[in-house]
Order: sequence, then C-alpha cells, then structure tokens
Amino acid sequence: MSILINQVSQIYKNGYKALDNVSMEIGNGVCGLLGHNGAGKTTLMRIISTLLIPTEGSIEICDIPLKQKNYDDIRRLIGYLPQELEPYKELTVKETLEYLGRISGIPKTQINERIEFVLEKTNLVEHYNKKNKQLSGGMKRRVGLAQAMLNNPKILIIDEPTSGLDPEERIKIRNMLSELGEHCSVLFSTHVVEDLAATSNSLCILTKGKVNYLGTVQDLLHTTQELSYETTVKSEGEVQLIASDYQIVNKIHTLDGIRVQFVSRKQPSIPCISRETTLEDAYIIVNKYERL
Ligand SMILES: Nc1ncnc2c1ncn2[C@@H]1O[C@H](COP(=O)(O)OP(=O)(O)OP(=O)(O)O)[C@@H](O)[C@H]1O
Repeated sequence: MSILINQVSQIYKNGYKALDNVSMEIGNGVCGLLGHNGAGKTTLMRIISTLLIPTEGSIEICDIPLKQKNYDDIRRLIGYLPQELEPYKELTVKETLEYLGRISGIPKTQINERIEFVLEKTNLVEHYNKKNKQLSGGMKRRVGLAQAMLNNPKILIIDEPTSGLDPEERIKIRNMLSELGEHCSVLFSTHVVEDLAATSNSLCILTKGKVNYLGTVQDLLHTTQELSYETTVKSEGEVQLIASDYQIVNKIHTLDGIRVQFVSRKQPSIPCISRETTLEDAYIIVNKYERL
C-alpha cells in the first residue's frame, strides 16, 4: 500500500502555482501533512483522490498510475474526507451511510455489515439514528470519517479531521487515525502540531507548495534540536526587542517576569538558556528557515 508522488506541480487556471515539484512516498501507517493556510495540502489531497488532474508530474497509487482511465480502480482503493463535508441535514447518520454506500457501489449484501463496522470504529453506534442536523461538529467529522471508511479503503485521505474540534474530540479522532493506520495508509492534513506528535509515523511539511521536510517526527526533532532557547525579561518592550532578532514561539507570564521561548539557528547573542525542542519549535524552524 503506497502512494508514489513524482515531481507533481499544480498551476490553477489563474496562473497560481499551488504545488511546485512535489515528490514523496507515502507508505503504511499514518502520514501527517502539515502546512500553513494555502500551503497546498488540499490541492495535493484532491489530486490523490482523483478530483483534480495535476498540471505536471505523475502519481502511482498501489502500483496503479493515477491516470483518468484508472480512476475507477483507484477510487475503489481510496476513502476521502474532504475539508468541508456537510452531510444531508434531514437524513439520519445510518441513512447517510446507506445512501453513500449505495452510490459508491458497495454490494447490497455487504452494506449493513460495513455500516455496523464503521459506526463502531467511529464511536457513533449510539448516534446512528440522529439526524445530521442534530450532530455536533465532532460527530459530523466522525460521520465524515465513517463514510471515508465505508468501502474498506486501502488508503485514507483525510483533510483536516480535527479542525474546529474541542480537545476531547481531537483526541478521539487522533486515536481513530492511529488505529486506522495499523490497517491502511492514512494521509491527513492539519495545522495542529500536536495532532502529528500523537499519531504520525511520518510527516511532510509543505511550505508555499514545496516539500520542506519529509521524514519521521523523531528525525525532525533530532535535526532541529539545540535550536530552542528561553530567557526571562521584565517588560513587553524587551520582548519586542527579542522578536526583532529571533522567532518567538511562546511567551509565559511568571512571577519572575515574562519567560520568552524562541528559536534561533545561530547561538543567540542575548543571555538565555537552551531548552528541549518541541515539535512546534521544529515546525516553526522548518517554515522560517525553509530547507534544513
Ligand atoms: N481553484 C483554485 N483556483 C486558484 N487558486 C486556488 C484554487 N484552489 C486553491 N487555490 C490556491 O492554491 C493555494 C493552495 O490552496 P490549498 O487549499 O491547497 O491550501 P491548504 O494548504 O489546503 O490551505 P488550508 O490549510 O487553508 O486549507 C492557495 O493559495 C489557494 O488560494
């Protein structure tokens, strides 16, 4: 089970280059796609999910070339949760899944069994009879995940599964992704760095349409270690001075003053101490300094 992406670029009709020569391989397990707003995450996911034809480059999904003549075969392998999925308001969760299962060609004899399975996997069993309009944001994302899993896909493409969810729901969804990653390849996009630390074996950071980092979370932390510092100052004015030379990642008000955590590629010229690099630091370092 793998996705092989080779020198893919996407230029939209208005001339905007949303992806610039992206190459990567996504294997088994969970791969997180991280990047700022507009970095190109959704564009890449839509291409892999056969919804957009790339301007340049080639992709293979489980050894099948991503070409229009193979779209039906590829769609059978993929489950996709788009960023915005508004399930039909008046249908119940079960009716929604029945309908989507039918139109995605799941045989009638298997549909109930699949629905029971995905409802259980997404903790929706007790809500199956609720209308979509009665669901919370987190439940709606879980219905989205359930529909993406309906056809027993080998590859799951999940666009921002945790956006707008409270911490408890985010943890539930993260746990689901980890579990799913044991049986198929999961590619999910997020802005939330903690989502990655909790779920991903591998990580791709996109910056302005380019792959800026590709590797494991551990390797990223390793590469960026010793670039994180902190110092304590007395006033906001001093914080601003630090901000003019360094990238501040966190500011904590303490009894002693304002503890400023920042990253720097070079040994800082202000009094400060080293601190352990967090994944958030590493992400900021990669985005700020681009290629490591
Ligand atoms: N149909 C389109 N026509 C022109 N430009 C587009 C189109 N769709 C997306 N873009 C642009 O391409 C860039 C990448 O968009 P994309 O939605 O892939 O980013 P993203 O990383 O998913 O962002 P977000 O995190 O905000 O969802 C953005 O600058 C966006 O404005």
